[in-house]
Amino acid sequence: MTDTQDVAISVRDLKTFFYTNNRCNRAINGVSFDIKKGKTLCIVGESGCGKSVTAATIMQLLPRLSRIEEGEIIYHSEDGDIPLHALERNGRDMRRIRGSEIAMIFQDPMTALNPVYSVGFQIKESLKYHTNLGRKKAHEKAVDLLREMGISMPEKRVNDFPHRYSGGMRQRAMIAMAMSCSPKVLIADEPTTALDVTIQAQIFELMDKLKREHGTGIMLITHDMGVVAELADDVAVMYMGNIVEAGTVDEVLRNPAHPYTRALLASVPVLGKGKNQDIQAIRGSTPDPYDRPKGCQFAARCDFATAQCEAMPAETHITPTHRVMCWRYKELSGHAAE
Ligand SMILES: Nc1ncnc2c1ncn2[C@@H]1O[C@H](COP(=O)(O)OP(=O)(O)OP(=O)(O)O)[C@@H](O)[C@H]1O
Repeated sequence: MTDTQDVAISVRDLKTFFYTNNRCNRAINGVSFDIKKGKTLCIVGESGCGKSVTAATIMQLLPRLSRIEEGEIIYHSEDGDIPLHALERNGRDMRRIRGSEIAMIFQDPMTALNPVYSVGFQIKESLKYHTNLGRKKAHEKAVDLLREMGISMPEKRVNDFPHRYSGGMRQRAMIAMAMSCSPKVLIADEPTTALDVTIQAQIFELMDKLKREHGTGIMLITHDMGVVAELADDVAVMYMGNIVEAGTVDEVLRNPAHPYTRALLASVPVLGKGKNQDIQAIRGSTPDPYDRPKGCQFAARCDFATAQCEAMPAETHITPTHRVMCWRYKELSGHAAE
């Protein structure tokens, strides 16, 4: 994998399970990846594959009835490595890191914005908590942040309550709040799904700017391969709690090795691939997470499954950066393993 000095967060063999009615859902079943400084890692996959739980695990925002079962999440901070998996969910260390070092934005901005306080008040509170700026400086910084996020008349808008903002503006305000303490890592969970295409493009442009100008490491969760093509440096494809394929965006989009990645790519139009694309839905549906098949989780939906797929495929490196979990990837895609 990458040299740790380029890595903001490294996740290794992470397992997060849910327990309900004495049954266990292995929601994250042993995943490893790096969020690199100044790069965007896109986590992609269908609904229920574990994208949000991965984000919640890193942020220690897991719901009740779930817990980190195994593995490591190491935050490579300026002051040394911090094992996030070992911190108390709501302990002082985790609360300090959350927001000031690692920030998160959500699909619904109202998850992060409080309707009873002005947007400016909330940004200033975050600044007061995480920095030692005085009141006047915090106010100026809040206005600057809103301006940087493309909100017009920020001197006036800073005093407005969230309900006075449009959907796109709320999303920007949430990013402004997330960025208020110059976090080293931004975790974005489908931040533009509810927005129209123009606003979506503007938000992505903002995120790209953060990456370029502030060196922020971004983990962007999406189910949209078009977004991946546009924004990702690296891609991890998830299916039923595993990363079934990962690599640079070129490796994964140009040379997909896993039948699931290929099916995902065939199921959506991809930017830059022209108008006459053959769009095909992925057949079947994901298995019951509480009653999983043995072996490859995708086998029942895969056109290429054989008896061998009844055993869990090992992870194979095709290149130092491109890896896949499929018994048949070589014969299917003409890839040669290292
Ligand atoms: N609060 C919860 N209680 C019980 N199970 C949950 C909870 N949240 C997630 N899960 C389970 O964890 C697994 C992973 O879900 P997760 O929300 O991470 O998927 P996702 O890829 O983010 O999907 P989506 O795109 O729909 O948000 C699923 O099997 C889901 O049912």
